[in-house]
Amino acid sequence: MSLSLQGRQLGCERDGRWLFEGLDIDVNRGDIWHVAGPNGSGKTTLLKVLAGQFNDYCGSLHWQGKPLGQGREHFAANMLYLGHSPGVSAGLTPLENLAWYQALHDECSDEVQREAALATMGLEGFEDVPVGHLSAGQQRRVALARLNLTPRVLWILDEPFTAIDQAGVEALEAQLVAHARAGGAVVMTTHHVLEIDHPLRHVALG
Ligand SMILES: Nc1ncnc2c1ncn2[C@@H]1O[C@H](COP(=O)(O)OP(=O)(O)OP(=O)(O)O)[C@@H](O)[C@H]1O
Repeated sequence: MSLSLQGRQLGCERDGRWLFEGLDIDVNRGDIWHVAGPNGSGKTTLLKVLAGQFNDYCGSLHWQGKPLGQGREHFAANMLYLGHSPGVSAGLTPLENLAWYQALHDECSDEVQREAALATMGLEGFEDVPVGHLSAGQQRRVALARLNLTPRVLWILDEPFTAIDQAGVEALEAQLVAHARAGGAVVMTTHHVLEIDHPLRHVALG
């Protein structure tokens, strides 16, 4: 399918301070956008705006040529947003977390697929361990397993590399490139220096 998320003249003011204003962005198939900037410059805020998670902004957002408000269901069915914190429940196991996430988003549940998604993230053997007993990097990997589970064309990822070890970083970089090459798109923030074999598009804040 085609893919077009268009932001025009986006602006967001917080506590009397403009984090960004007059910002234009066009996210299309094959794009990897890197939103960069110092702490507090508004990267998370911009990603939340783009993901339809935060509505207190100026400007316009269009998905597939229509105002986001008109195509919200279609957008939600085609976009995966992973926030700054892993967003996993400590009392549930990785498998239960994925099942809960799928139920919440009306996705078909399949235990075998969930196990495979966790295995791809290096979590084989940890499927039934409460997430609160896992390391920070492993908890992040549980969240990232959704990338393998939920086929969405647009990934909006806030600091996906946080707490991930070097091998995991390389695997995730390769996964982002593969997603873009397959016709998907990625918008992400990271303080990590990206080493990817794909053109990067940039938004610099602050
Ligand atoms: N819930 C909130 N209420 C009011 N102001 C907020 C809120 N969340 C963030 N802000 C303001 O927005 C600014 C930008 O926050 P944001 O999380 O978007 O920055 P960031 O660039 O992602 O930072 P970091 O690199 O530290 O993650 C903050 O400095 C803060 O002043």
